[in-house]
Amino acid sequence: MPLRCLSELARRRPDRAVDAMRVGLRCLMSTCPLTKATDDSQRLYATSSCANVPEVALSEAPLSDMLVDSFGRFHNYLRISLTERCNLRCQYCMPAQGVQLTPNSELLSHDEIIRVAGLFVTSGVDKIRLTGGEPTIRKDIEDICLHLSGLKGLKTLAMTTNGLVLSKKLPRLKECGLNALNISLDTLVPAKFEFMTRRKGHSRVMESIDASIQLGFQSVKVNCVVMRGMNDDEICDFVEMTRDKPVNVRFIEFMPFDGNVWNVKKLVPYAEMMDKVRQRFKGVERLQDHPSETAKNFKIDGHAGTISFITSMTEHFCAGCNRLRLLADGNLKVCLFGPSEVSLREPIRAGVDDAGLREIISAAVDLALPAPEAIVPLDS
Ligand SMILES: Nc1nc2c(ncn2[C@@H]2O[C@H](COP(=O)(O)OP(=O)(O)OP(=O)(O)O)[C@@H](O)[C@H]2O)c(=O)[nH]1
Ligand SMILES: C[S@@+](CC[C@H](N)C(=O)[O-])C[C@H]1O[C@@H](n2cnc3c(N)ncnc32)[C@H](O)[C@@H]1O
Ligand code: SF4
Ligand code: SF4
Repeated sequence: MPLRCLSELARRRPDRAVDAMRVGLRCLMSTCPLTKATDDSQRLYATSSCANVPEVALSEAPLSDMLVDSFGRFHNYLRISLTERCNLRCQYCMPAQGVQLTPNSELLSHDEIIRVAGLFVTSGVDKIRLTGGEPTIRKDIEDICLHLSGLKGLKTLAMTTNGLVLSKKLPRLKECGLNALNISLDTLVPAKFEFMTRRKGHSRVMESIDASIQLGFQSVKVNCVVMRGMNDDEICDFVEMTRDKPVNVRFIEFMPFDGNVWNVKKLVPYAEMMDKVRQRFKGVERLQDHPSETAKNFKIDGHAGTISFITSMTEHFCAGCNRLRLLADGNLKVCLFGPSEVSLREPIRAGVDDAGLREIISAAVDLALPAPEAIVPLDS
């Protein structure tokens, strides 16, 4: 039985239950004797087998145990990095010279990606996000979408892209089954775009956003990483963009991956961003979030679009985490901030069958940690 209940976890793995509570995982049920219900975003699902709850409506039961970690979190969202390469050099993500690239022979091939993705989908993954590096620079991107969207059980095939070379590809990508787009754009000022990304192309990204809306993609989101002294003066301009455009603008707390103090000072906390928005706009109302969602969502009176905040740094959402990531070199990384990576490429090339590969994946998922302690605290 997949574990999704804290009481059950405490019975079977008391060590993991203590860890779970330490990082704020709570039971969905206020009647749970182990935890007191607190913040919505920090709750584990109770299971129908929980002795303390006679009837619990489970949203979706996992198909197998393979993707349930030892905290009871079911991972149904796979992020696939299609390449380490990128046509921009965003200052917060890459050095000017780019990153050190894995040799081509050590990258997963098209067929290997489709095989691994298929295995995840038959185990309950119903959402795949293509990311990178920059996924649109892969020559076979349309073909990859076509094969992935054909996997039975997959509901969402999404892509996170910088939008630079997206607009011309959009009609074909839509035909190939891509249905959701997150387009990254950190500034509405062309000169600042060039400074932040070390490349030209602001108008091309804007075109891609408009073309995505016109083509009627199921979901179009704009990802804006907010950095102090860089673009925090543009928050209200981005909100203004949602007045007429039916997009979801998401303000992302900057994550200082290298843990450097200068970088931490660039972080603009969610509470501060929200204050700016509320001072300028009336009728800002919180929308209901899904427990595994990374974003806190809001609508604004009279606006066609919505706004959200991704609070990875100040209010982590590890309790509801449903994500796994397959890196371009075939490593499975269970937590964005965690150190653990397990190679799937090596066993695949050694000829492992699907049952063997499932076991390797299951063992890797079991190692998952809710990892907020790895996140640099605000006052460091
Ligand atoms: N802590 C944490 N943050 C994440 C994770 N995945 C994405 N993020 C944050 O979310 C931001 C946007 O990432 P996207 O690639 O658009 O993915 P997403 O937020 O999962 O997108 P949706 O599926 O539309 O909700 C990133 O810049 C990160 O700040 C994760 O697994 N852990
Ligand atoms: C790594 S990029 C890959 C996909 C694509 N190249 C793009 O930029 O959309 C995925 C998302 O992570 C965000 N990101 C990158 N570095 C980040 C950081 N240090 N803190 C917060 N978000 C970051 C980007 O802005 C983008 O929205
Ligand atoms: S476009 Fe994406 S992958 Fe490329 S440098 Fe910017 S954030 Fe990183
Ligand atoms: S930090 Fe790790 S556990 Fe937390 S939401 Fe991100 S990937 Fe999930």
